[in-house]
Amino acid sequence: MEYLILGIVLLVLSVVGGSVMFLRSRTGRTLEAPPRPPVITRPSGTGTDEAPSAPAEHVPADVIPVPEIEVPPPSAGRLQRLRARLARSQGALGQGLLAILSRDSLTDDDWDEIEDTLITADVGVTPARMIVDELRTQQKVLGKLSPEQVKTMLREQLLAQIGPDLPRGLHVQRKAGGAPAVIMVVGVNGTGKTTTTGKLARVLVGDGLKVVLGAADTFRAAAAEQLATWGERVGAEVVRGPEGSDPASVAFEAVKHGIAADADTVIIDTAGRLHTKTGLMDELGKVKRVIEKQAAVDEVILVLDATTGQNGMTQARVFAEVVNITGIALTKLDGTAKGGIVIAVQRELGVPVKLVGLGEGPDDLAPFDPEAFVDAILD
Ligand SMILES: Nc1nc2c(ncn2[C@@H]2O[C@H](COP(=O)(O)OP(=O)(O)OP(=O)(O)O)[C@@H](O)[C@H]2O)c(=O)[nH]1
Repeated sequence: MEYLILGIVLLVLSVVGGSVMFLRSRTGRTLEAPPRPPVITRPSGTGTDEAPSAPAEHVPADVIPVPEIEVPPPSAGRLQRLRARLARSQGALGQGLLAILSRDSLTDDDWDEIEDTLITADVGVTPARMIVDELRTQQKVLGKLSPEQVKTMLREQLLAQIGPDLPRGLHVQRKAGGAPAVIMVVGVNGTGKTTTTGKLARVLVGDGLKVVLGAADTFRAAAAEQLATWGERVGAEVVRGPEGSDPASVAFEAVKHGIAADADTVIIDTAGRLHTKTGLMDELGKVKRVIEKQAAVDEVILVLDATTGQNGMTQARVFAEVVNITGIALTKLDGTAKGGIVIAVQRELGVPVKLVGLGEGPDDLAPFDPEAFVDAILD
């Protein structure tokens, strides 16, 4: 009898134990990660440069990120929105000039001070002299001016040097035949090239355009990664190749995909880390030539760091000799009081500043608007 009871107890225990283990294993299976969907930043079949795809990782289901597509603000009025930031960095220049110009009687020393203030703000020697000469003539004719008149006069002179009528619009709309507009972004690494490419994609998506990005800066793997993140946030596809692959091939695939995907604009981020002008010329020239087998390049935007002053100008000159630059994106204007670089660089290169970067935030890039810029300086 005792053996019979012991047998029954053992039987019950084994059944209960088995059930618990079954439940555990079931619980374990439900927690087991489903295969992670591949992060598609590059369309399939992008030619021989395509890297072998990474094996699917297993991650807990509850940490799989759900990509949330952001809707960035449109381009119109961006600079006005960033005006406070511009006034913060450039306001001292305007206030300094207004203070001197408002003195009772202006001596030669005062005029020299005005010229020095402009040169210190990177306006450039010749434009600074032109501004001073013009202000001086007007002041002689008009005599003692009210603060309002001083402001108006200075505003006019700064605007005249910036060139309110230069063509600053970006060619971002499809071409007549339906192919996407192609923008190449060039510049030295560290100037904010990749960031500007990503921010520009946001500006265009904000304006309702379909954008494809090409990560042709294959020199640094992180640059492609960075661009992929920018693209994912606004739903722009990013075509990229393995680190060190041929940038021209990536650019080609990006434009090809842009055409196939019926995109409005393809933006190509290029590498600038080349030590010789010949190397740079070879690479950028090749990228452009290869792109143009499929669609014309509509814009070549040179990204320039406003905080680098004369160094930046030297770089700008080299790039201008190598490629036909159609516009300048001046970054990090929030980090320098030397906003006069807008005048100097346009004069040097003969192309307009089309975009300005005013911070590290995703929407801190704005189409350049001369009037809003001067008003922020003089506020
Ligand atoms: N304050 C400020 N920082 C900026 C601006 N634009 C870019 N940056 C910062 O500049 C740094 C360099 O930017 P990147 O876009 O990585 O520069 P890059 O020229 O592409 O360099 P690589 O990625 O190495 O090719 C980053 O920390 C950006 O956040 C700007 O307008 N203002």
